[in-house]
Amino acid sequence: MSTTFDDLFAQLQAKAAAGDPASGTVAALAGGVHGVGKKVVEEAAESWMAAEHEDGDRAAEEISQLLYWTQVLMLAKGLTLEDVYSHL
Ligand SMILES: N=c1c2ncn([C@@H]3O[C@H](COP(=O)(O)OP(=O)(O)OP(=O)(O)O)[C@@H](O)[C@H]3O)c2ncn1[C@@H]1O[C@H](COP(=O)(O)O)[C@@H](O)[C@H]1O
Repeated sequence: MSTTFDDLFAQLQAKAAAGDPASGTVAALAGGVHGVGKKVVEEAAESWMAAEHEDGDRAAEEISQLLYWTQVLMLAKGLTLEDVYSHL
């Protein structure tokens, strides 16, 4: 079964709270908003390029990474899903 946006955010929140040393998310958060923000921009560009020049599956893969890094940025900034959803 696929992971949903909300499921992934709950998983990342738990890893951050536990400080799991094996977690790439925890390591990324230690770098702060600046480094995480750069990954968001990188994945946004890769998503755009995949959508322009590659097939749907490749575009979906890049977009999944953009969603992941967007969630990491939310955690780095101390935001919850509700903080963001309230603007939708
Ligand atoms: N969904 C993701 C996910 N998507 C993207 N990424 C990260 O984003 C990177 C993608 O960057 P690139 O496209 O540049 O690929 P790369 O060249 O391999 O990576 P870099 O050399 O640039 O770091 C991946 O290497 C991962 O580090 C993710 N890392 C983790 N998850 C999920 O998040 C959850 C927690 O993971 P951990 O915190 O690692 O336990 C798990 O369910 C994971 O499946």
